[in-house]
Amino acid sequence: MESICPIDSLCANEISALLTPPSPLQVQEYYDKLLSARKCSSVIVKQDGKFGKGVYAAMDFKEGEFILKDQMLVGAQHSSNKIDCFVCSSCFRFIGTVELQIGRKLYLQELGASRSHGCDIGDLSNTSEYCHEIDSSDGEDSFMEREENTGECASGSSEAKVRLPEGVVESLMNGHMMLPYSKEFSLPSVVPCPGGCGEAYYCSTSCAEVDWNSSHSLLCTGEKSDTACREALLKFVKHANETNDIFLLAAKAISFTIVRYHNLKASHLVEQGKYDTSCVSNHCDLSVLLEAWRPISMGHKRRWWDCIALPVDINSSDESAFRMQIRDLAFESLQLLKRAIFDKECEPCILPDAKLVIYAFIDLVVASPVEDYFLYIDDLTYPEKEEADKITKPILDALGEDYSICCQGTAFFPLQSCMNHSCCPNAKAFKREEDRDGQATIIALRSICKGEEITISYVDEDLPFEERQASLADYGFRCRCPKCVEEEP
Ligand SMILES: C[S@@+](CC[C@H](N)C(=O)[O-])C[C@H]1O[C@@H](n2cnc3c(N)ncnc32)[C@H](O)[C@@H]1O
Repeated sequence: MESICPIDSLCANEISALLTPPSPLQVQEYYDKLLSARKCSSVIVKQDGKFGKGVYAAMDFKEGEFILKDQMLVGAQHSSNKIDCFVCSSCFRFIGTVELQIGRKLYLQELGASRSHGCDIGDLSNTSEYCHEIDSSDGEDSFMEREENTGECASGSSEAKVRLPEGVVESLMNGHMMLPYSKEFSLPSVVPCPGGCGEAYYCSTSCAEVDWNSSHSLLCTGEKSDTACREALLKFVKHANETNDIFLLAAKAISFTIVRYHNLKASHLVEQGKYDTSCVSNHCDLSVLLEAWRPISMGHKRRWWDCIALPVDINSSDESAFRMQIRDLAFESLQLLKRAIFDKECEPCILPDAKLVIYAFIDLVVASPVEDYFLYIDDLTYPEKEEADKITKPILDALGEDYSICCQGTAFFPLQSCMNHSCCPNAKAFKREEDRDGQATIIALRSICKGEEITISYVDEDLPFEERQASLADYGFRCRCPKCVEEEP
């Protein structure tokens, strides 16, 4: 099948350099530096040759003890989840107030129900650009929609919900209505994107700054951005939302690399005493590009279209056609992105071969304060509960069963993605009461001795042997942990 976006032969060497896995020495240096920069002395990353790299305890841990927090490198909330949860675009903490979370969701729910196009949510937060359109214009689902589309906006489901009296939703959203005991659940104030896009919001100016400097400066569609770029970006986002929102995360990874490249190049020039950058060549400096790409390359596996699990509704005899189709889809997405953020020096990392590797992406989850709020109300005793219920019960009925949806997305966690799987793991990713953002927290499931490998389970380890292996096939490997070796028939 002809590629929509053939690889530019001029960049072939650079692309091949970007796709070459880092050497064991580079991997070791990278993780030693990362752990030291994070002042994390509880673990080390090393490569023992059995399953590649792994994470090892640098001290003893007791059962239930905190091992580490892993800050994501890039992450994105699922498009469909943006309707249910209003979170910081950088750390994924819930923002605003419990009332705003509820009012906004109800508003969008109503809008979804009143429009045959599901979740086109209009101007409220401009998130319509991020939303899957359920009724695509040609009426056909793509493979990717069938495979990945969690899809329907949860809030826009056809389930009949009880409507609130007119004006209540608006009062919740604009802060005129306070719910009983909501002060117990205070959230950070909403900080809009400094570029004025109305799509990204933050929990603090520092989060806004981190996101801007990491990738959003290239992906912002605000008024300050160039009109042509803005239109190209909007087309790219629309395509991603209609096909697969993983492209939005890939765009963040590419933008992260481009921004890093220019920062690294500038600091190298300063080190060399060349303060006047106007006369510096704008040719790609491959060694700098490789350095900029390094953090992403640590999660590099195979190309996305080669390793994505075959959807259940695709016959295995159609597998190659399926892979060609998603590869072409990826090329299409990339062409759109290239128009929006084209950068001559970083061209090799915007080409499809370099972009569409899979980065050991892991689910990102943050619990909803709305759930905590209603649980709190439920736990009140008479007469406080009766009083509170008069106000909260109609709201809960209007929200329906999905009142407690958590923030969901996908992210690349550099340390968690080094943790090997075991069907008898000694640790797990676990959100404690205080873990209110998108960082991953790892907790010991039993006592762990210094030097022992820290393992987590990628699947339900209580399943029978064959079912565990079948689930792990989706991750592209056959488990050889001690439990599986023992149970192997
Ligand atoms: C998320 S990565 C873990 C880090 C990985 N070892 C590395 O070098 O990047 C998962 C990969 O590690 C290997 N792996 C992890 N646990 C394994 C196990 N129990 N049995 C066999 N291979 C395993 C597989 O190749 C799997 O695709």
